[in-house]
Parts: sequence; C-alpha cells; structure tokens
Amino acid sequence: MLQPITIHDKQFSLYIPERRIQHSVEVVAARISHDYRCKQPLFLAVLNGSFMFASDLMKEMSIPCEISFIKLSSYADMKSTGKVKEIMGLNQEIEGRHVVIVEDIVDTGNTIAGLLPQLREKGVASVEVATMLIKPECLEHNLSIKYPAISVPGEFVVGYGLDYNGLGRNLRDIYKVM
Ligand SMILES: O=P(O)(O)OC[C@H]1O[C@H](OP(=O)(O)OP(=O)(O)O)[C@H](O)[C@@H]1O
Ligand code: HPA
Repeated sequence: MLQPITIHDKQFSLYIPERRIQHSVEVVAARISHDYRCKQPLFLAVLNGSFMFASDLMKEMSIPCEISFIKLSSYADMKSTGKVKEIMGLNQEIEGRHVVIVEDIVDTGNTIAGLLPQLREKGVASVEVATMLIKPECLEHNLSIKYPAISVPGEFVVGYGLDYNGLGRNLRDIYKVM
C-alpha cells in the first residue's frame, strides 16, 4: 500500500488518483460543451479551491466560453436565512449570461445555496453548478447540482485544490483523512 502523507497534524491516504480525476473532468467538460454549444457560457470559479479544476475544465472545453474568478467574503450580513457571503471580485457583466459556477467541492451546500440567489438577482439567463466533488450525505440544502464530477462520502479530503488549513492544494491526487 502507498505511504500515507502527513499534513499538519493529520495523516491522509490516497483516495482518487490523478488519472481518474482527469477522466472525470473530461466527461464533465464534454457534457457542458454539448449542453451549451450555442450559449457561450461564463464560468464563475469560486476561489480559492476551484483554481485547479477550473483550469483543467477550461482546457477540455470544445466550445467558446469565458471565465471569471470570484471570492466570497468570509464575513457578511446576517439575514434571516443565516450567513450570506457576498460576492467579491465580480467585474464581469452577468445579466443575460448563461453562468456555470465552478467549485472544487459541494459539502454542506451552504456556499452554493448562498451564491445562487445573488446571481439570480443580477439577472442571469441561467445558472448551473459544476463541481469536482460532491458529498451527497452532507448536503443541508435542496440543491440541484447539474455537473458533479465525482461523488464522495462524508470524510474530509485534500488535494487538487482542496486544502487542510492552507496546505495540500498542490497535490495532483485527492487524499482522504485516515
Ligand atoms: O458546501 P460547503 O459546505 O459550503 O463547502 C464548500 C466550500 O468550502 C470550500 O471553500 P472554503 O470556504 O474552505 O475556502 P477555500 O476555497 O479558499 O478553501 C470549497 O472550496 C467550497 O467553496
Ligand atoms: O472535505 C473538504 N476538504 C477541504 N475543504 C473542504 N471544504 C468543504 N469540505 C472540504
């Protein structure tokens, strides 16, 4: 068996190898390329974690498409629905655009559940979500995630953009906590 890796105080074992990740990215890119062939989609990649998936996804797209990167403020106003993180860095006009949010992971779904209404308020023509990983058993919202690459159980994962306290994002494979 492969040696586990150590990040900070925890050990992680290899979970999803690079070749499976790359194959899953190709499958998702082909689906989006087909579904959006006359729509010139605008990818909105949520920083930081999505940078690697966003880059690989773009390289596999076979239709004209654009990309912008957004960050969600770590603090925001409290609304009755809970904490709503505001979008920062959106310097692109999105009214009337077909937007595809790009995420590294949908875990509880809080991030996407907060983001979707804000994008709809700005008058997008459509909005869907592409995510490298999804944890269906952790979802706390009724979300329809149209383009999930790989489903995983609830364990904490790192690599391919995902971090554990800042480290591990550079790993080409995805690892899970032991
Ligand atoms: O579905 P959720 O429970 O909301 O979790 C998913 C979010 O958590 C991570 O972001 P994080 O806020 O850790 O920032 P990062 O991308 O900079 O690591 C990840 O990149 C997603 O955006
Ligand atoms: O499993 C995870 N790993 C890293 N970052 C995350 N953000 C939400 N879930 C995770």
